[in-house]
Amino acid sequence: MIEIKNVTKDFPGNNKAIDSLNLTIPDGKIVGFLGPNGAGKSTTIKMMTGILPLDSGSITLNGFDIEKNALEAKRIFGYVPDQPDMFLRLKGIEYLNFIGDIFEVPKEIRAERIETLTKQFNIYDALDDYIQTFSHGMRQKIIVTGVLIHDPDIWILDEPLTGLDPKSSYMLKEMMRDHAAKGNTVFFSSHGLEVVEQLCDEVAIINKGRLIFYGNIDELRDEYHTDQSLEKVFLELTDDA
Ligand SMILES: Nc1ncnc2c1ncn2[C@@H]1O[C@H](COP(=O)(O)OP(=O)(O)OP(=O)(O)O)[C@@H](O)[C@H]1O
Repeated sequence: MIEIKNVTKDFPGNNKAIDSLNLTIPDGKIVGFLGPNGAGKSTTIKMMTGILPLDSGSITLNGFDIEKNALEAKRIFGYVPDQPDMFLRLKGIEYLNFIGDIFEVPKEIRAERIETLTKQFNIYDALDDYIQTFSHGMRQKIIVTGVLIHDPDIWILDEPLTGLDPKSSYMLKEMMRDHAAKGNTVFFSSHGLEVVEQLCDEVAIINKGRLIFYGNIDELRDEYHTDQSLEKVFLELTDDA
């Protein structure tokens, strides 16, 4: 479970990029995080993962405060950033072993997971190449593999499906479903409203740093007295004109 309480974040020239945000992401569900460009999705995710400090409020992951118990909190989540352009000077296999070392994944389990996952994602043959030479989708897949190797309880994914080919996208969605079905937490941001409608149990919608809706899609339709698609409701909700 992730609990975001009264979180605020200002940037120079952009006060209240995140404005008194309260949000609880329960276990056992896939929760989609929606909002227009600049709404505050990545900023929220970066605060959840300890990349950006909070100005005020608190965020806990399975009870561990991301600022006060940073190491314990960081052990229990896996994060896929929106820009997978990291560790470009490492070979694919070096990156995966680096992650395995950090999270102390036993060598045999690690080897088995690396082989299975990279074969499923069709990047097994590229493991001896530098990540620099990988396409966007391949970089995305090596980072997703890194998350899956240490098998964290909580998955936090920032636009994870962007750039994935249909087979990999399908596989990742299945993995998200399995992970949530085992009682774990899966939270991901997306601009793909159809994917969210198809995959998520709940949605959180943010606009201008404020949470404007949390619930399931039927509740969203009930609240706005409509049987329209998520796309239409979303566009109406976030229309600032
Ligand atoms: N480092 C920064 N310095 C100044 N302003 C920032 C910084 N990072 C984000 N912002 C601002 O905070 C607001 C929220 O940005 P954020 O990247 O969280 O939005 P987003 O919902 O993830 O958008 P997108 O869908 O385009 O990725 C925006 O107004 C953005 O310009």
